[in-house]
This record gives sequence, structure tokens and C-alpha cells, in this order.
Amino acid sequence: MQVRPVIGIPCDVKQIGKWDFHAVGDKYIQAVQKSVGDVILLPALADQDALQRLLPLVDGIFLSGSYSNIEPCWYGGDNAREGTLLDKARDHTTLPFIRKLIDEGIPLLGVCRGLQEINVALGGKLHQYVHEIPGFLDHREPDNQSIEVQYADAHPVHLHDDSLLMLWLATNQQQYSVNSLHQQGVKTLAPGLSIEATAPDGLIEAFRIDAAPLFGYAVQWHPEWLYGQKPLSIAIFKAFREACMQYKLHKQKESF
Ligand SMILES: N[C@@H](CCC(=O)O)C(=O)O
Ligand SMILES: NCCCC(=O)O
Repeated sequence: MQVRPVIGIPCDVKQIGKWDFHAVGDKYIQAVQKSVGDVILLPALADQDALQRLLPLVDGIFLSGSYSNIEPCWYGGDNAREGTLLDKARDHTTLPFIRKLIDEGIPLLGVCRGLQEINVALGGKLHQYVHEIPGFLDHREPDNQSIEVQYADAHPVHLHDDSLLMLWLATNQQQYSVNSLHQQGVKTLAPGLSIEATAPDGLIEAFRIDAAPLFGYAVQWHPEWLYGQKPLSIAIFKAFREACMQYKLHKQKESF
């Protein structure tokens, strides 16, 4: 039987009717299951003891994107405007968990909200409405358009000279187009994070976690979309998979 890493994905909590549901978007599950390893969904119970007990089961953690925003109190931001979609359960699950993951050396990949969570968890701050700031692009997806239009490439990103991504791509091409479906973005980068890519307006689009021994990476765009076709997605998920396999083998050696 093929040996595959196990990848934990913390859930969002969404209200459907009278009830709360713990859920992860299918496109994340498909991309991780097909490109990285076997997915297990982690309920957003905000129970750090339970997460600690589950950690031995996983070889990597994937923080997905979400329509919800991180509650601004986590980074000293102004109160969220009336009607902002928040997900306090997810905040209380992932934000305290992230530093633990890095300390334990567990490979960690964040996408969009996941990037924002890593930045906030390590002490960074967010712009809540990037499109309202003079000089910044509007990074939101176009309203009332098909999914294909909304997840289409929207702007270039510039890979930094020392970026891991250029290493993974094994190329000296530094400009790529990515999709863009977010209204928030990095305002101050947390200590211990290094910029990997930026948008034309200077907004940080990817960073690496310096202290992560095997893999700590996050992107503001959505690599799960057409994950098997986009060179950036293929490179990111391949590097994540290899790191998770390395972590799995390391754990097996330690346990004998
Ligand atoms: N809701 C956050 C994250 C978006 C996402 O994860 O797709 C934002 O708009 O910036
Ligand atoms: N910014 C909305 C996109 C959410 C998602 O693709 O999960």
C-alpha cells in the first residue's frame, strides 16, 4: 500500500439554518488529497488540548481560505464593520495552534485566510479593506461572475530573488499571474516571516516561516484552484508533500 502523509485541515464554522456546521471547501480537500496526502478535517472546537492530542495523527497542517475574516481584536485592528463575516471558532482554533505547529516542526501551508492567520498568530497586522487604501489594487474577486471568472488570474506577482518558490520552480522566471479573491492583506509582517512574493502594489502575496525546520509557507492567492495545471500550485504542493513525507518518516524513526 502506498505510504502517504496525513494532512489536517481545520474547519470553518458556518451557520446553515438553525445549526452550526464544521466545514472545509471541497476544492481544498481535492487539491490536498490529490497532491499532498490523505486529508483529515479538524473540527474548529477551539480546544487546544484536543488539537494537541490529535497532532500525532498528522504529518502536516493546511490552513484553507475562507469568506470569513479574522476578528480584528487578534491584531489590535479597528472593530469589524457591521455585517462582516467572522468565524470566531476558527480564529480560536487556528491562531493559538499555529505557534505550536511551528515549535513542533510540523509542516504548515496557509492559503489566503491561512496566510493572514499565520501573520496574525506570529504578531503581524492586517489591512481590513485593501481596496480602500490609495495606491493599492482591488484584490477582491469580481461580484456576480462565474467561478471560472472569479478564480481566473487577476494580477502578477513578483517572486523575490531569494524565494524558495523560485528554487522549487527551478527557474529564473520571477513574474507569474495569480488569482485574487481577498479584501484583507498583510499590513505589518510578523517577525520571523520572510517575503517570498509581492503584488505590483507592494502587497505581500507569499511568505515563508523562517523558523519552520521542514516547511512553513503561505500564499495570499488560491493555489488549490486548477492545482494540477498551474506551475506555482504544482511546485508549492510538491514541496509541501515532500516535507510532510519527511516529517512522517522522522516520526516513524523516533518511535522505534
Ligand atoms: N476573507 C479574507 C480571506 C479570503 C480568502 O481566504 O479567500 C479576505 O477577504 O481577505
Ligand atoms: N475570498 C473568498 C474565497 C473563499 C474560498 O475560495 O475559500
